[in-house]
Amino acid sequence: QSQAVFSDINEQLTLTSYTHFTVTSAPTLTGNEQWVSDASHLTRKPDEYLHFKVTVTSPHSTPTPVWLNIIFPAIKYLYVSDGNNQWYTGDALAFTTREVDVPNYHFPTILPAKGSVTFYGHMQGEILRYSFSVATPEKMTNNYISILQRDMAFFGAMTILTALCFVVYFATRKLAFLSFAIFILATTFWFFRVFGYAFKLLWPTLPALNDISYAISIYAVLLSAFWVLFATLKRPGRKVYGYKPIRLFCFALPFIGMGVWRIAGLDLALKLPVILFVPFLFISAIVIFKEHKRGSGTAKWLAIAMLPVSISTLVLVMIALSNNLYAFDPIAMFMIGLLLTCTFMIVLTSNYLVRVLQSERDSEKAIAELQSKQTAMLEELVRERTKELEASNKMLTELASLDALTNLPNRRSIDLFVDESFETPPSAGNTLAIGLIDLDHFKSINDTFGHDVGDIVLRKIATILRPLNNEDTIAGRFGGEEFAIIWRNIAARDSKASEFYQVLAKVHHNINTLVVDELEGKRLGACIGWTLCNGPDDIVDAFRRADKALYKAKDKGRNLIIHGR
Ligand SMILES: Nc1nc2c(ncn2[C@@H]2O[C@H](COP(=O)(O)OP(=O)(O)OP(=O)(O)O)[C@@H](O)[C@H]2O)c(=O)[nH]1
Repeated sequence: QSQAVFSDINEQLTLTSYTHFTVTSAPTLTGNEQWVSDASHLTRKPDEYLHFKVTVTSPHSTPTPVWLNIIFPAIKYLYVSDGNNQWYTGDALAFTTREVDVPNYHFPTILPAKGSVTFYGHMQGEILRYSFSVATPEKMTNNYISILQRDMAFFGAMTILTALCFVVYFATRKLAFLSFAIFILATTFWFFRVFGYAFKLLWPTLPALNDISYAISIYAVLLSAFWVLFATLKRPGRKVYGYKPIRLFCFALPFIGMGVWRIAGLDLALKLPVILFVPFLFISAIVIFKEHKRGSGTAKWLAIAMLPVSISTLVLVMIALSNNLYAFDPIAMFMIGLLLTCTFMIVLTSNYLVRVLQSERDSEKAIAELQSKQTAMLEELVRERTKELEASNKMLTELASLDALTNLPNRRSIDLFVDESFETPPSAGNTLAIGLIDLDHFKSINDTFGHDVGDIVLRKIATILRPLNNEDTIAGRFGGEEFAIIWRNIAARDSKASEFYQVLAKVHHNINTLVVDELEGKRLGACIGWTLCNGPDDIVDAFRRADKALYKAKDKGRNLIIHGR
């Protein structure tokens, strides 16, 4: 293979295809090793050493400062040399003792003018996925600025999602939203090792703080992921499938972690939740499937929400297990998966909220409808009752205003009629005509034919008088065998007086000619006294005049009409 030539200083030159590898059981080389250019064909146990060497040539006429970059997922020990300097680093070294301490390793050197540098070294670890490149420090710094910006965006998005979940939790008090918030928060803290870096800055001599905070966040991720699963699928009055054993496992997990730490070391204890994340996805799939079969409405939503993080986790595992998936940036993959999952959780949340709000609104509407129905019913009832009351009032008024025997207006009605006639100031000349009728010898009818026949006679008289009643005329029973006919709104003129007299004469004639079978041919006579009233002040006097005229008629031999003047 041709040598790696670092010609473009603005590019990051990938060295993987120019690098040669060999595996040994000791860190030192004997010189008899077989070097190969594709490390994926080498079989290596985790405690064996992977040696590498690569030569980079500079075509430039001045010396070029560069970094050799080695990207790793889990390198336990790493030794690098450029011939002049040598560096020891790796995960197994406490970060305070690492000679190069950045997440991705960089080894600074200077390519001589038109010359070359050979990098060599070895590494040891469980999973080795590595890529070698050279670039100027400026180029690498710019790369890191881009990564930092991406991370900041991711961090911001996760923070907003966390806050949103907290807000929704406080608004609805549904534990599912609190579980989302805790899951997103734990994931963010784990992903960015927020506490770890803070502790490293604040207490550089206490590296254990970094491990503890990392341990808490990674265990919180797995535990809160289980919590999300069960809180989301929880339905009132029934247990989610697998709830009891999984809850037991969740309680036991921190203790299992501590046990692993004591027995197998911190490394495995910190990796345990990450390793368990794949079984978690399978368990979740089973639980969601079972709950969906049991009729859970949220199961399919949760499945959709979990899909991105599941896919990205699986891809991450594949990347970790294989050295060939260079096309994928594992961190970006995971970020996208996590973001999509958290976003779907919010969609799930909104969907849920909308349904809650809708059902609340529906029940409010139903209540309002019921209320308005009840109000309508009440109103109808009130209307009916009012009608009945009005009818009975009318009946009562009629009863109060009619004479029970003859059904003619009674004395009270006559008095009211007279009073009303003068309530509104009458126009000049308007007045009343009053006629009083008294049957002759009525006592003797009672005495001769009986009280019942007397009643019949009174009712017969009523048939003569009743048709006279109208807006301006009242013809009623004044008392006993006495009746009254009163006109109102008449002009006190002779023509009216004679008209009134004509009416009285007609009534008188009708009484005289009235046939009552029970009287056995006996004819009825009546005295009528009448007068015109001269306005409101004259009422009492006018009645007295009519009465006087009536008695005058009695005196003069009865069955007469006399005008009282
Ligand atoms: N059947 C009946 N009789 C009544 C009623 N109201 C009053 N009377 C009677 O009417 C009679 C009136 O008698 P009086 O006042 O002496 O009058 P009269 O017999 O017609 O004599 P004059 O008027 O002088 O002709 C009394 O006997 C009463 O009992 C009634 O509602 N029904």
